[in-house]
Amino acid sequence: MSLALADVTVERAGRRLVDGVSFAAAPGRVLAVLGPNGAGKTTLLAAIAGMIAARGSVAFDGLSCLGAPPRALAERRALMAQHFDCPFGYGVREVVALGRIAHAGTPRAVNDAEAVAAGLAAAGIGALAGRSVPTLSGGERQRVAFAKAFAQLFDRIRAGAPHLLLLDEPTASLDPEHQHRILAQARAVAAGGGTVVVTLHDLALASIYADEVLVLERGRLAAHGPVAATLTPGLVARVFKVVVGTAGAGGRAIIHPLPQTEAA
Ligand SMILES: Nc1ncnc2c1ncn2[C@@H]1O[C@H](COP(=O)(O)OP(=O)(O)OP(=O)(O)O)[C@@H](O)[C@H]1O
Repeated sequence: MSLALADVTVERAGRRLVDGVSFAAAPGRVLAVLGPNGAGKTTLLAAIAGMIAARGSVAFDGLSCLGAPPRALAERRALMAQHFDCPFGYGVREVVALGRIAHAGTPRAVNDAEAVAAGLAAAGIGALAGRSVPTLSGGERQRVAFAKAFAQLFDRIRAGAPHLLLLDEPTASLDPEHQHRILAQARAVAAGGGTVVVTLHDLALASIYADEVLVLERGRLAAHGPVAATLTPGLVARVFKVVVGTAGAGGRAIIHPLPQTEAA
């Protein structure tokens, strides 16, 4: 079951933050949403998640996500937000368990402990499980947020049932090892039948881990398609104002920065 957006538009204070965006994303694939600061990536993800008011339509797994009951949404899609604030002294395990709230009172609640353990393992934070979240570093907190999203979708991930994982700049605070770990986990979720949409600024990571890219420019869809065919040096220079090269590795065309003065 695909994720399908038709003419999704978000307006705030008379400005179109997302402007008529339409696309489909298939299960088993990772879609990277790219774009300069302020292009509308976070707003688009929040609209897909059904968390903000938007026009148009967003459909996933037979559900119309705009205005759907929160519990129905939470069963099948999880959003890892860009910023994860935890002002109170909650423990890591407790915060990851918050991902299970949508399953309370359902037969799935029997999976809660296993789901939390799986989330902690996926994010590589088992050793932090007993820590208080406000004492964690920024990157450690970001991994807690990934674990919570993973625990939320655990039942469907395990069953191979349709699930949508939305990750908003999940690697922004992570060291290189954990950037790759989290994006490898995202690929594993997709390989298990999930649909993964991830916003990224790092074009190299996008070219390594995404199957497709969608480029936003001032709220509009500037390009969408397979990574190598879409993320060309010309497109990158026009939209991102940087000069990049590509190098083949592992059967993929990896985007890498070039010295800007030399290449200009
Ligand atoms: N509630 C709001 N009211 C008015 N403008 C908003 C609101 N939320 C976001 N914006 C504006 O909408 C635009 C898109 O914001 P958004 O956070 O979606 O961008 P982004 O592509 O995720 O950016 P970044 O890469 O910097 O995280 C920005 O210009 C932002 O200032």
